[in-house]
Amino acid sequence: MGAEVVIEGLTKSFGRQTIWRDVTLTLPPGEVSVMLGPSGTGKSVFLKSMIGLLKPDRGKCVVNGVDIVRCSEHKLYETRKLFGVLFQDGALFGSMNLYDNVAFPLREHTKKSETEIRRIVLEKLDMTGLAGAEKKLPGEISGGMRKRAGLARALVLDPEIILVDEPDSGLDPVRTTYISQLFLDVNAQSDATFLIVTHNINLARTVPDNLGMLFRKELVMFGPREVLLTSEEPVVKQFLNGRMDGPIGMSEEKDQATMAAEKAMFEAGHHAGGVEEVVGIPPQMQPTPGVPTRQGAIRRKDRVMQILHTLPPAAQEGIIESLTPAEQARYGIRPRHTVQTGPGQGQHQGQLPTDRIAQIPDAAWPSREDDTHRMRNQGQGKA
Ligand SMILES: Nc1ncnc2c1ncn2[C@@H]1O[C@H](COP(=O)(O)OP(=O)(O)OP(=O)(O)O)[C@@H](O)[C@H]1O
Repeated sequence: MGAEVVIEGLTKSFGRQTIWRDVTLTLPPGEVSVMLGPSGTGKSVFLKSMIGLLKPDRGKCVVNGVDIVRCSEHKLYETRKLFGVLFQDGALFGSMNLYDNVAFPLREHTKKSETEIRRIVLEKLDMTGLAGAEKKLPGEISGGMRKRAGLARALVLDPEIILVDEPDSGLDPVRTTYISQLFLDVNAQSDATFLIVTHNINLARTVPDNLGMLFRKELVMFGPREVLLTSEEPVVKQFLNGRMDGPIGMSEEKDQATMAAEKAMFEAGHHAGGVEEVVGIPPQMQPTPGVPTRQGAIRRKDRVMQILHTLPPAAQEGIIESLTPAEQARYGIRPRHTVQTGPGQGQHQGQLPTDRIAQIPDAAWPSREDDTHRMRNQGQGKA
């Protein structure tokens, strides 16, 4: 199983410029999380801080009991081996063919024989759809292939945590979906913990188990995907719909006067961009048929059902709707047809009343000592 990453009060500045402050969240082991944020909000800085390439000013980032913000150089070197990182451009060595690029971490960090290295490299190239491309140079292949080669290289040391920086940059929407599928397949095969930073709305809507968003130098929210996808928070709604009307402006945040002027313009009929407002929770992408079931997704279901009562009603409803009848029975969720609803009660047909939406028998749950911490982080991010 992948490692849990616990981040508490993390703050990063460059000189007098604060990039983000007081970021607190937990990446659950083996789950896929996505961090969204407008350009320049410090998503890449966040990834680099997690692996100790940048040093935060305050806070903790704890992996397997090691706080990488404060640990010794030796511990940092050892802990970094738990991470596989896919940088935006694949970060391949231009003069090495794909085989040698992918073999590089094994030759650098292990004492494995060339026979063993060959077995691992060919396995990872095959896993990422690059079998037969070993002899190609990075300059001879497409952007999508370079990203997949970067992923193959990130996988050779069997990382427990995989960090991905803007996998969609330079890729068309179809190739972006293919690489998203690959992430879910790799997650199913390895059970590694994933954090993907992106501003791609499709990816954010359909790939992760958990979603977070950075804006105004803070973590706006972090939690189960259903929380952000049903959020009424203006910045989250605006971002997920890719529209101009909302707090996010051309460079970053709009002032009140700009907001008011733009609001009048949109009310007068100016197109705010984006398609019609997208609402609701689309189904999550699944591993390719034949690939093992995602263990992270199974654990996630239990975890989310345990914190269900802490989540906003719309998110609870989305989670309950995603359960099969057998799962509803297992979690003690009452079937919808027994719910009394009617006009004038502020509910739509079939919606559970707020006070009953999360009636889950406590006895059904194994006790977990660390739940208090998780619930604190995963209800509303910085709650
Ligand atoms: N080494 C550095 N020294 C000083 N400032 C930096 C450094 N690295 C990043 N920054 C600044 O930090 C801010 C956040 O940059 P970052 O690249 O993390 O944003 P991002 O959210 O990943 O943006 P994008 O989506 O456009 O890639 C920017 O203002 C950038 O100029």
